[in-house]
Amino acid sequence: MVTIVEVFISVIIGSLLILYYRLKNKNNDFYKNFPGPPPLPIFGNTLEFKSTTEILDIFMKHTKNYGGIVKFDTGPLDKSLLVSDYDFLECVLSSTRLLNKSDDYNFLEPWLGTGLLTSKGPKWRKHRRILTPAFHFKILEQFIDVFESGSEKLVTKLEKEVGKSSVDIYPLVTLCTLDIICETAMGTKINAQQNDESDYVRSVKAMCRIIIEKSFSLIQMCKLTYPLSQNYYTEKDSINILHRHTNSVITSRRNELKDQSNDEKDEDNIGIKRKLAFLDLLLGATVDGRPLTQEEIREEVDTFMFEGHDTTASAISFSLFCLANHPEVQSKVLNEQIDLFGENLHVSPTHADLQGMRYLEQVIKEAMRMYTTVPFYGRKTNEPVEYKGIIIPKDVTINIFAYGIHRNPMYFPEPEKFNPSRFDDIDGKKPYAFIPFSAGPRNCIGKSEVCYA
Ligand code: HEM
Repeated sequence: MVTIVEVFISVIIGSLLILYYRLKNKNNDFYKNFPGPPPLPIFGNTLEFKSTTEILDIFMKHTKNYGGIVKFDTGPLDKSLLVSDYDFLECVLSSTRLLNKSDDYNFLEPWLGTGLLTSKGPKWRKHRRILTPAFHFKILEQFIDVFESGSEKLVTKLEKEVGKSSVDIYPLVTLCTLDIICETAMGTKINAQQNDESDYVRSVKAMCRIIIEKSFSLIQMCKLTYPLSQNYYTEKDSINILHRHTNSVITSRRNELKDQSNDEKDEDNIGIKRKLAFLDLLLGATVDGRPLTQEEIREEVDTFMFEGHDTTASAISFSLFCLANHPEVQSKVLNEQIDLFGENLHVSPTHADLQGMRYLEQVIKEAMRMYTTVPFYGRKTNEPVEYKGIIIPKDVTINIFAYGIHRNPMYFPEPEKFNPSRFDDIDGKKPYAFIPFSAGPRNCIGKSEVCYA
């Protein structure tokens, strides 16, 4: 005789199986258009991704085997696409309807909230409009002395390394970019290059590490099991320190502005015209007819601190690495500087001077092609979109594999060769083949600041 309890349990198990089957097969008609490595039951393809150092090689291997659009099973229920196909990239990146980030960005939210990098919909649109003027070259030019003093300190540190057989420049460059971004974004100095053990600097470093580690650990990914990991507690402490710091900078600048008369607002206490730091722009901005809240401002400042320092440090470090390994390129870069400034290289470059550094620009582009700072980034569809007669349904995760297309010989012949002059021929011809800053409406807002750094 079957009891009520047995019926109840059977109904629950049956419903769970139906739910599992539905979720597992969600969007299957779409995904079956694309090849991919065979998945294991339950784990899918996840067991392949054990460490951050192997991921690009694994992605490249599958791109070579399966082509520019590869399907992955990213867990028991989820699938995603890894895309380095030019036409598909153009479709996704140029679209004004495919603007939402993938779920991987949720890891950033405890620190960055929904700042520009992670926000969606109307909030993203409105904030992007407010923040864009901060990157006008006239604003950036005001900060040339900040870029200069930061890099002079870096050069002094590097001079101490001369004569050694090798030096890891990345940590040194990171402290330099942290100093620069802090002063340009918040208008305050943290002197990271003099003191890399301050609570703020330590917490930024810890968060950058934890964000990467979290995306590769099943225990840390899951909210229930995350407290079993030491990173959970380090993250909590670090975020407290970071939020407290940003909030106190915002509050004291807000009070300073309140105390100043209108005439004084543009001048600092020694009468020099004060630069309009990014924070000042946020404090003066309105959205829907109201000023931004403290939390909205903090989210944007923290987003710029995160997005602005690590990416730039990596691009600068790889550019220096390439220069160090190609002395002939190094002398061409130096000659270009001498042509512009003569033998006296201790001059402050203007925006117009930067336009004249054509070869240096090609060197940086080539370094960013070969060692793409943000090698992949994710989107998730929130409505159906058509691509070559196929409907991409809602809730599809698309990983844009910038590193993959940068190493595709169809667009970059002999892709393993460092050849800055290749940009003589290819610049602007295929805009979605060179995408270190992404492309389209959701591209990097800080792209122009990087030219100054
Ligand atoms: C070499 C340096 C840099 C590289 C390679 C880089 C790369 C990128 C990429 C690939 C994206 C798109 C990410 C995505 O779709 O999820 C992005 C977005 C963004 N970047 Fe950068 N970035 C750099 C420097 C900067 C700087 C200096 C800032 C700020 C000062 C900045 C602020 C941002 C912000 C706020 C976004 C989000 C834009 C939006 O979604 O509307 N980046 N960056």
